[in-house]
Amino acid sequence: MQVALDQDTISLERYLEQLFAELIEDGHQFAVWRKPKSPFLQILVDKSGQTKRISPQLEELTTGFIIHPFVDQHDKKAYYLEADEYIKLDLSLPIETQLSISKTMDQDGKKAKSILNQFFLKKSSTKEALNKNFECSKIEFIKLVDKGIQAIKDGHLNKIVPAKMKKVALQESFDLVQSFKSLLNSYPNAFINFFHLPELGTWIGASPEVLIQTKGNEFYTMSLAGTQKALGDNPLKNAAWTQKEIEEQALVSRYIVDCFKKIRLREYEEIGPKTVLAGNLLHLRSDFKVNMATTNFPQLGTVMLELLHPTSAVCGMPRQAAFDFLSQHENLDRSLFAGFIGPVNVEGETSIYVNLRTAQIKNGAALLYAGAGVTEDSDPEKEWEETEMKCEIIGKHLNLNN
Ligand SMILES: C=C(O[C@H]1C=CC=C(C(=O)O)[C@@H]1O)C(=O)O
Repeated sequence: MQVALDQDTISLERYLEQLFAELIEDGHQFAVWRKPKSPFLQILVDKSGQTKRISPQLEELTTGFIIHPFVDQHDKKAYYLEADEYIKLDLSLPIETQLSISKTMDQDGKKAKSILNQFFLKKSSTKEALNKNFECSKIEFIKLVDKGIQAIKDGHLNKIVPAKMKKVALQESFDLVQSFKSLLNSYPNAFINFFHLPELGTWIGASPEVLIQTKGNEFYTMSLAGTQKALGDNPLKNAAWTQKEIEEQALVSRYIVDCFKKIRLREYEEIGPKTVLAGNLLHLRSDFKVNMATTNFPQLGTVMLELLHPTSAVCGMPRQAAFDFLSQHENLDRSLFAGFIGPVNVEGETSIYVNLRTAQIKNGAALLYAGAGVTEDSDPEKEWEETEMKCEIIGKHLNLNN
């Protein structure tokens, strides 16, 4: 369902601008998200002033929002925002009927806008210089893909997912809330997210990939891989996949099935692969469902989170060899890119997504991240183009200086 933000756009924008400006000024940590196909915008605020790190025993956690980087820290802990405040807005209804908007609300939004602009456009020369080291040129990326293909041919790997970071300056006219709204309207099937933690920074994204989801007794995960541009009037119907892409996705599915085998879980439903739309890209996706009651696996969410991350959709296969390859050859601090994020135990549901199609807003710039699944038959030039298209999914909504 496409959520239209038409008549009541003004008040929603003003509300979000003022809320974000106040929370950032007060140094609070917060996360805002809209799940795929949902009409609800959910906002969770942690006012403790402390950066909390927890062991992801999902079933035991209070309502919150989890954030884990790509790299496992030695203690395997994740960052966690606890819900001191939780707001749920129905985007299909006028905002003023759902909230008592205070009289002190800055009606034209100028003050809030200026607070946000000052915060996001200010530059810090030292940090900027550090980030520059991780920017990746086309030549460097193609060399990395070539190395990956060679490692596959030599039998060390089956699949590898090299990634890059692209840094683009924000324009003076950058408008965070407009960008966020634009993502909401453009990507109804994605997990639209924006989160800010003084210690971890500010991120905005539209993830197409569920890592794990639990609701009642149902556990869900997916294998997502293979990418092509969505073309024509009916892109889902007209898509044709190459052997390379079919294998690439099959490896991700096999990885999930291997995880189930490891814990001796035999009863699961596998549906697919089918072609799905993510922005203007198409992917192949298989869905996996387990009934946690009949299989007697009440902690399946926690167990699978530990086994799945990082999946072969963002790292490669075999997992450890692929991870070691990336540590050695990929000159990139992935930071939170390809980690996982999402609400935990919010209204009885946990929905954790792979942090893809994302950007960090920092020092007057957007750091856009993207990776591409490489197999023996990959064409390095095409893999580069794929990462460019993936960066555009967020980049084109940020009003960037190209
Ligand atoms: C690594 C990314 O996408 C993954 C998810 C879907 C398709 C992918 C691919 O075709 O390479 C990637 O495995 C990314 O968006 O940066």
